[in-house]
Amino acid sequence: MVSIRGMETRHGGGHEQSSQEEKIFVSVRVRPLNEKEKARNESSDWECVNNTTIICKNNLTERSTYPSAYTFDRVYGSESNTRQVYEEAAKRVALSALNGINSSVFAYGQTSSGKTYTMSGITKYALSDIFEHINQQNEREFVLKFSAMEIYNECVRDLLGTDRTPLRLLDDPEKGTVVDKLTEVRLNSWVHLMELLAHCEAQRQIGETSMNEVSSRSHQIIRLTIESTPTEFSGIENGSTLTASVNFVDLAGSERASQTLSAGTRLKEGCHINRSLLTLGTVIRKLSKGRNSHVPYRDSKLTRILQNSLGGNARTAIICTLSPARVHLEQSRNTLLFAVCAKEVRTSAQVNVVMSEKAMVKQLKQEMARLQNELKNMSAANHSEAIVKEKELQIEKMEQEMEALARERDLARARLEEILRAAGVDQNLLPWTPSGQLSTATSWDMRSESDISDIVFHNRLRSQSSLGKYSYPEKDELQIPDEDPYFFDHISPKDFMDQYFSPDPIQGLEKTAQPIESIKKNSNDMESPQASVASVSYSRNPNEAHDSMESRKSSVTEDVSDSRTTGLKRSTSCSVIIEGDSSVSEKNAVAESKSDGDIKGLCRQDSQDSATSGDDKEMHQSERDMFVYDPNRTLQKETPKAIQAANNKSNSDEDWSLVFEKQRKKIIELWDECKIPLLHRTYFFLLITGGATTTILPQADTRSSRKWKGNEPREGDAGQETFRKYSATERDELFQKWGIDLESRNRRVQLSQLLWTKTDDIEHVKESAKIVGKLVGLVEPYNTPKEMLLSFSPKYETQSTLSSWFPMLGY
Ligand SMILES: Nc1ncnc2c1ncn2[C@@H]1O[C@H](COP(=O)(O)OP(=O)(O)OP(=O)(O)O)[C@@H](O)[C@H]1O
Repeated sequence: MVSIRGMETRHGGGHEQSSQEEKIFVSVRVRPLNEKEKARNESSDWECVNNTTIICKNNLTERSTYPSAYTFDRVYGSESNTRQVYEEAAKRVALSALNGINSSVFAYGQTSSGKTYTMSGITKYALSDIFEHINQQNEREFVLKFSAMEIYNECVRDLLGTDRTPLRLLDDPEKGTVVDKLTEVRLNSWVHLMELLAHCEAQRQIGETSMNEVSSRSHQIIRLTIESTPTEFSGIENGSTLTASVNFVDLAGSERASQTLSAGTRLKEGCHINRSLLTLGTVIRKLSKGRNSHVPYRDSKLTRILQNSLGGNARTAIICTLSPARVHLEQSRNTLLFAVCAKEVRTSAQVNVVMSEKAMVKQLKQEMARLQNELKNMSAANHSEAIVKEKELQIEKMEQEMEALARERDLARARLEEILRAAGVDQNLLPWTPSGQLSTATSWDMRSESDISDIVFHNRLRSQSSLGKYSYPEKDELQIPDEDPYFFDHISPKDFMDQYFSPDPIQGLEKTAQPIESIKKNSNDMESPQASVASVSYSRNPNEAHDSMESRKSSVTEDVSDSRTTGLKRSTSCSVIIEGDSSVSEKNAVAESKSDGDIKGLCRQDSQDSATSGDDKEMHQSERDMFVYDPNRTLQKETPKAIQAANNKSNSDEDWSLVFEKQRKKIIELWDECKIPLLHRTYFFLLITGGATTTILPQADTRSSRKWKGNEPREGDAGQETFRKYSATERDELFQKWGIDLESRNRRVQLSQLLWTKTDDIEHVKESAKIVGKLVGLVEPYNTPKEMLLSFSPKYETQSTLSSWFPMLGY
């Protein structure tokens, strides 16, 4: 990470954010008395004494213990109009999305207090302002996408789709909770937008209660996503894109069955509404006290979906609506109590910029030039040595950043070459010199500017229709949804691999480093089965294999804590080990033990190590449990027979192709069963070429074992080593900063284990999925591996033309 003019920038991912903590903007609006209330001679209990303070007149006469005055960012009496409420209490927040900041405006209050009345006006005013802004902007190009959903009786429904089946909520490591298969429509005009809004209005669940003839029986979320690119960079590779969504949330109102006189369906709806609002209230209350305690976002669909708007990466405005009549006094006080807590909640408004690699390199270069200039001026002005040194360090950092980009580019190229090789495409068609002939220099300065344009192969997939004779499919042809994060610029191949294939990029590797360290210390000839490690290196030159970038580590550890109580045990890891032929220059390492006694010895040493390590002492128990090693289990006992048999044969090149075919069939069956996405399959097969020396079976590999015993650090160790320098607290802080909570750390490690162990047998995978579900205590436990894997990778169910390139992927 480097800091560029106060912004945090992640290279390679091309995703830039600058964040600022701020409080939720809270306002209160009191509606006028309605005809019925007037007929009953009700009077209003509330008065706005200025534009920020509202008082309860009743308190003064009653000598109530409740507060009589409440102060908020803005308060509006019955004479106010929605335009004014929008201008002062919602506009700034709603229009933030134009600047790349996610935002939410929502209305909260009891039934019939005026939420829909207020929100429908605000939504239209905001959308109109957004359109007007876009029309006036010539310097940027905009893409608008519209979606709408409702939560009715705790089911999420698509208001634009034709299918009324409930939608699932999924956890996306980048975006947080996402609604699976929610229709997103690209807007083409204002009229189009109005049509969609009218459609949503017609679709929404509305029912008559004694308090409101048109009572909303669901929570409604209307979402507009705005992407904008500077006009000069509208070509895909050069630019940076601002992207953010604005949510307009019209909540259903809390209600008393006695007041609404509801029964049957209405009563059931009311129960769901009240329950989810109760959770929303709890979430707000907990957040108002700081983020240290557990916040039960997952207790309702509403709070899961709104998680980002409540204390997350968004700018938020809440308008609390009150019914003025005395009969509603208690409900109004509750609403104000909610508003008081909401006032204390902080969110971090972030600018979301997705940058292409080329744009990042350009920006880094400009920044370096600026710094170098500053440095020159400083030297001339005889500035202190310390300041000059600091500038020099900054420049050095920039250089490292650019080199890292160059390395990622090379890695991406290596992968693309692999894809082409697997597809039997002529390597000479590549726009760069194929592997083995590249210059070893990686600095951008040594390369021409045009060289930068082909950094990331997924950029190519999106933007280039042909390379020589070979046709790349356009994105549409690939049927990859627009929001697909894996094909966006902001995720680099390395990040992708780390996130979706290996254990948690840091935590997982770090934990698995323990046995490796023990092995280094304790054994010259053997390695522990719990430390099965597959490592693949890419290199331009076969001789450079050991020095080239490490692309992946995977470790399969054993026996999760729950197995003690459930009686379930993970079977021995099936080490997925890849020994590429030398021209492919993939190297691997297999860890395998020789005897039980040795395993126990290593295990003891392991636990001694962790007992003496300060960091490990501070490690969360749940994390530690995940890596508990069961000394009673042996590799031989639990390795499936078929694999053992194949293993015995695997030394023979003659049998290999048969074994490989068998294994491949099995894996494909398993993938089908688990609906493993095409992209995962692709990467997997990039690593397993099917060459004579490739094996997916557990076996000792003397050459790669040697790698673990050498003293020289390998490139892949660098991140791990660096990370190990941090204390547990510092690591936790880092994770927090990266938005990776403990649950997702655990889940990612477990998922990767599942992905790797899947090559054993389907029963084992099913068992693992159950254990994983229990282990991470998911609110919606996954009953089958398919369910679990789908929740992690929902977007690749569609068939794509890519599959025709790779028949071996089994699609
Ligand atoms: N500020 C206002 N000025 C005039 N009329 C209003 C105002 N606010 C609400 N109303 C009227 O009050 C009635 C109830 O309003 P609305 O349907 O917006 O309430 P709600 O809070 O959304 O209720 P529910 O939770 O039951 O859906 C409507 O007839 C609406 O027109």
